[in-house]
Amino acid sequence: MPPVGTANKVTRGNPNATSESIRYLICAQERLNAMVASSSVYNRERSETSSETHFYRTDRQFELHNLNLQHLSHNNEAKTMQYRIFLRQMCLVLHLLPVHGFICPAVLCHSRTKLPSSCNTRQSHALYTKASSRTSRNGKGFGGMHPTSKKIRYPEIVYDENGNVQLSTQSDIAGTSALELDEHLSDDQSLQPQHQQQNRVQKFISNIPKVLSKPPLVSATPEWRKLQRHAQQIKSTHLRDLLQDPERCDAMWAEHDGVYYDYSRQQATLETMELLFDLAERQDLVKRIHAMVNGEKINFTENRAVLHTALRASKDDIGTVFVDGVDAIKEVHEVLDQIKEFTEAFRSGKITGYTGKRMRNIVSVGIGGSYLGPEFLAEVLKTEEEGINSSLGYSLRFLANVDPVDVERTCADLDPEETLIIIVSKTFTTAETMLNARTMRQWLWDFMGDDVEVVRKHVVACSSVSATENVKKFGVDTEKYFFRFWDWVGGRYSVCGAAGAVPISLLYGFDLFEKFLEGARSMDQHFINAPMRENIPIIMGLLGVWNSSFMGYNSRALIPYAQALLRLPAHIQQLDMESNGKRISRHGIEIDYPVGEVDFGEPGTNSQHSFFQLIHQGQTIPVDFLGFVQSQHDLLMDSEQLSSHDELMSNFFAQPDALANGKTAEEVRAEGCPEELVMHKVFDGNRPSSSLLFPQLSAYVTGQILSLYEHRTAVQGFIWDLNSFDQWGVELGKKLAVDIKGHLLKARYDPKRRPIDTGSPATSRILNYYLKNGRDADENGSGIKTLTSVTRLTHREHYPPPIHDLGGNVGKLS
Ligand SMILES: O=P(O)(O)OC[C@H]1O[C@](O)(CO)[C@@H](O)[C@@H]1O
Repeated sequence: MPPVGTANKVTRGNPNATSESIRYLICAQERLNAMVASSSVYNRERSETSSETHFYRTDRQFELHNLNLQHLSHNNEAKTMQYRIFLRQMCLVLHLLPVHGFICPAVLCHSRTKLPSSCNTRQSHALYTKASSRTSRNGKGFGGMHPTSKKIRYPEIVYDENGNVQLSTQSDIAGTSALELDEHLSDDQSLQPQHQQQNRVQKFISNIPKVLSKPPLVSATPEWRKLQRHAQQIKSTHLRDLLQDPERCDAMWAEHDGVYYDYSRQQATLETMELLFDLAERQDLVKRIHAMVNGEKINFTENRAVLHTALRASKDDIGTVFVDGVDAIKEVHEVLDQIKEFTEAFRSGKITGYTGKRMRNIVSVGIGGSYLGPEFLAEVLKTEEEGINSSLGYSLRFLANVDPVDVERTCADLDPEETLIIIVSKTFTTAETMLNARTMRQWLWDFMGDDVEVVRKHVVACSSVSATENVKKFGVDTEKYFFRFWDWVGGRYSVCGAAGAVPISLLYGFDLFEKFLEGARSMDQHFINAPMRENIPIIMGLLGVWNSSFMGYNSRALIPYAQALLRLPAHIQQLDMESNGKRISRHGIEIDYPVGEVDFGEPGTNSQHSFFQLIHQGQTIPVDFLGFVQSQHDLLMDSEQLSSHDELMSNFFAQPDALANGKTAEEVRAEGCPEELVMHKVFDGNRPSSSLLFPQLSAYVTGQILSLYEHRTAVQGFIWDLNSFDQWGVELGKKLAVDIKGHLLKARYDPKRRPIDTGSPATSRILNYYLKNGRDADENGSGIKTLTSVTRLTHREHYPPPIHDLGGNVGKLS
């Protein structure tokens, strides 16, 4: 029940309106919006001068004017009638529009007359007015209070964070939900349907699926529209000129804990930023961030919380975040303690392999998020001072691809007796990972026999609690060799959990992994607490939205000037593209604005000699440049004046300016370029980028970088109204692969060798081609070679000769 004051307001403010009617209207409006959004025939246009929305057919033969909730008036009888007319006309239009092409809404309300298809706007308007005045109770029709009249105070429909309808603060029934209105007005007899037609409307409305009771798309908000108009202005401004404005450049940077972010080379002004912050307010960004970090189930399609921030929360925060009554941070620290203990036992030799040998090789088997994050981190630490020392004597490899060649490349020269296999799979069902896991188990068995203890001593699992039974069935010792994570950690967000903690700690020691967590925590705190205008991930996310949805750039590059970050772009690619590569809003409506960039990248300067040609003179692709004040290993040779790191960083500083300023024809001519080459050497410039400068690439800074990009993705998803935390898009391909496997299995063992028929001629043809050529190439004709051992050669045969002379054929694989 609403507070008494609210109830009074409701009845006083809107004595003749029904809550049901309001709901009808809301449903109707949404239905229309959805229809327009999903149709190429109908179009919607918001008037620049008034708050009207016009719906019209693109062939211009028919227009529906004024179908806007803002025309709902609420304080006299005539206006209520106007409201009812709108209600009815909308319902009927909605009902009939898909069936009949050209209907005048007002006429339909009352006479159900169809307009001839040739009816123009003026005629339809005339009919509309006539019909409206015929039905007005006081006989005056709309008279002086035409729906667009400025004198009328219109309530506005707004939505709370759960998507429930509220009426805006500007209205007399502010803060009252449709449900509350129902409670207060349901016994008002004057509000009951008065004639048959209304009954019909009511019936129709009650059949509108619930899914239609959803807020409109963010693209329909005034904040979005303003940004769209603003983008037109910005497109006619050159970055070269924007960069001349000292006030602007002095304002467009932010700093946190040694991380310096310069976004002055974005095609944006201070006004752009304010408009983006307005959009963030409209989308309740801060509220949504808090909902995420506090464990609300914002991944609603899977009914899960999204708590990767809990993976790096401090012990002091135990007792602050609960999921289904379970203390999430406490659980996290239990697992971290378990990993720490296991790591110490492994690295001290307390834990040995089946044959009693010390284990020094680690093979991490996993794919997607269970591989890319840990691999990127392992690469960074390889050249980190502490990492170099702590990993001495150990090796870590990743096996991700189900391609058997990846198996061969991973373990051919390893000694199984000294190797620990980590199976990283949240679900423990991913086809590629499970086949690779079975393959590695076979590899262990091949060398040590298939005693159950072989698996218990050489295989550990990092998986979700719900997969415990499958882990056990695989043969893993679930008491000691199982490190769990939770369904509130998405695979691509799992590097801070066991997925990253186990392989990284075993190779580099737990302490170094902890530093990585600390760095991520520092950036999390900044993200959660810093005001929007100083908040680096928020600004990065908003600029991502700006570039993608308003400036029309649908790709972006990530260029770390640090070779140790060579696998960062691949990780961010999965993180972002799997998160925001969507087309349905969180309210279940198809979106009508561009979202989700194509992310790619390579370290600088390698990338400069690869795809930078396209970035400079081809398409416009916003770039993030990552640089470091100090190198992990600088080099200054006697013969050189500048260190190698300075050489590298000169490129880091030069590229953003080259992209922004470009080079004019005059400048090219001034250099004495032959006229016929001038145009080839012109650079348009006006290409946006941001620069992030960090102290030195360490475990801590890597944590900061990871957190920055995870939160950038979340911010964009929140603004775009996406669920960034599910990944249904990967399911169809998986399912079809299962079907194909079925066909292959049948065909491989079919003695009559009948061709495959999948039902799709193209698929059948290519499959049969594959089979035929595979079979023909194979000596026994079945197309399958039975392999008894996993690798062609044993690790011993692969080892280089004891003397380090690889000349001639010695040590060459046969
Ligand atoms: O950890 P799992 O369950 O094996 O999943 C591996 C990967 O597969 C996906 O589900 C889809 O490719 C990713 O999101 C995930 O990181």
